[in-house]
Amino acid sequence: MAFDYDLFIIGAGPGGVAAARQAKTYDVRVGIAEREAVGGTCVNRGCIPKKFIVYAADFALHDRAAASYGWSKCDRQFDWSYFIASVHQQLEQRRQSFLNKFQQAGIDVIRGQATFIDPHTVKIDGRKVTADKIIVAVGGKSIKPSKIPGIEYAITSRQMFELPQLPQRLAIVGGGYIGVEFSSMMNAFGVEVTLMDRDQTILSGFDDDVRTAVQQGLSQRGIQFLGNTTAKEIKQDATGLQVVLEGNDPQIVTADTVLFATGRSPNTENLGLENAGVELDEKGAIAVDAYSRTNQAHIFAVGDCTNRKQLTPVARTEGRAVARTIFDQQSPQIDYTLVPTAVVARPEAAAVGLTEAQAREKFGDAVQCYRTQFEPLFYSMTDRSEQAMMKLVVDRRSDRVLGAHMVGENAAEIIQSLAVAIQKGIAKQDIDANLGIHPTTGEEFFLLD
Ligand SMILES: Cc1cc2nc3c(=O)[nH]c(=O)nc-3n(C[C@H](O)[C@H](O)[C@H](O)COP(=O)(O)OP(=O)(O)OC[C@H]3O[C@@H](n4cnc5c(N)ncnc54)[C@H](O)[C@@H]3O)c2cc1C
Ligand SMILES: NC(=O)c1ccc[n+]([C@@H]2O[C@H](COP(=O)([O-])OP(=O)(O)OC[C@H]3O[C@@H](n4cnc5c(N)ncnc54)[C@H](O)[C@@H]3O)[C@@H](O)[C@H]2O)c1
Repeated sequence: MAFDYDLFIIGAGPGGVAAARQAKTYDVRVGIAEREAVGGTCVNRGCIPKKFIVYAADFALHDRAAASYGWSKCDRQFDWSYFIASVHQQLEQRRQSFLNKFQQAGIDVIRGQATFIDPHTVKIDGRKVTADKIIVAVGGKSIKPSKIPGIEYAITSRQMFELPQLPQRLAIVGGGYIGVEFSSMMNAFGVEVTLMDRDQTILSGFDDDVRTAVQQGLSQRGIQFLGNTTAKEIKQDATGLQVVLEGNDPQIVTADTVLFATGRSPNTENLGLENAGVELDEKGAIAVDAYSRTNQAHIFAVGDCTNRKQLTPVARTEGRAVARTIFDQQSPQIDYTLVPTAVVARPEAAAVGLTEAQAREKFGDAVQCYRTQFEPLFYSMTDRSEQAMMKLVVDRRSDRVLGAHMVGENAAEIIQSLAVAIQKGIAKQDIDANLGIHPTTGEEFFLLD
């Protein structure tokens, strides 16, 4: 059968874009459908606008420290509406650049909602295309629990990038990546933040020392954290939104904005997966094998629509790997235990590899941890108390470093480099044998004993 495309991709987020670009290097016919903005969650309502807000918020934090370094105080105001409009202009340039690159590469972009008609046919707003191979890269969306009375008053991270003005009081339900990052950014702008999680501590999945250090750092900045707590109702009255809590400390928190950041779910509805015979897993994500192949041999799924790690580099790597599997007879597999990650909060957290708890489960008493906590040089000159935390998890028998964890300034940049070494199987004695760069925070990883 003659197909319109050798490869058709549904979704132009990081996973879909990476797959399209890689596939094009094999000189095959590639098409991609996108129902919203090219670039997906990451570019339009995730990593990139988030990082711009972090940069904006950092000015406020540095401004506070500047007086200790001899700078006179000045009365500067932050204009959120000017700033967020500039962010959206910047994002528009990025979208345009994506489209230009698609055009230059000869990748067809078809705008609209794509739905499977049969295993080889996809309909995009009335237009039908056929393809030999198909990659589903439809990503995910932030969800709000439907059963909470008044949930319509709450927003998700998507609307945080569209706020017409900053709230005075913000309540955040969910202390994962999104809740922690927004609590930190909004606090820097002077917003009164209450963060809550059904768990006792924020950032589940991270090493306990990271969780504690970030939580302490947020508290020191004035963010109120309520553990073992959730919202059971939201009511509106003349003073604002009343969030009725359930848990350790049942009370009512009054806020102007309520953000739900309790996880994201895959965009698998209205996709006609049943017409293609593609199966979902128990969580509603597309079920795939180690090569991102679905139960249909010619259909693959990558990124946040599968139940793996919801991170841009993961989606990109999966996308590229599938294109190589299809067109290059290479089948690269990804080691999900060694994916570096960061929480872009203040304090920042970053990690790669096993947490202490995961390592102990696997290697028992053979696990040895090296940990330090100290005040970074920058803060010794200021009246703010700030601590950095660094930790290496090591298998004592082989001396192999199993994980690295850090909280503090530039944690993401420092862990990024260490991740390469850990992936290559570096031993603790190799780290000890290396010289640090003085005076930096990162050099402390080379001085752990
Ligand atoms: C607030 C926030 C901050 C984040 N920060 C970071 C970060 O700092 N670092 C990091 O690594 N990750 C971050 N992430 C996660 C990251 O954005 C995602 O892991 C990544 O975007 C997943 O890429 P993807 O290609 O799988 O899906 P997406 O980026 O979601 O792209 C999927 C695309 O498919 C389109 N689509 C869906 N259904 C259809 C259909 N039927 N037809 C046509 N098109 C369709 C969507 O419109 C979308 O454009 C963040 C996420 C959020 C929400
Ligand atoms: N810097 C980054 O790389 C980055 C930033 C943002 C998002 N992301 C990705 O997006 C994903 C989704 O982010 P997220 O923060 O929405 O989810 P998450 O899974 O990181 O955290 C959700 C948090 O909500 C809590 N929770 C769940 N239900 C609750 C309830 N009813 N009441 C109170 N607390 C509740 C959980 O205990 C958890 O701590 C992340 O897992 C991550 O993969 C990455």
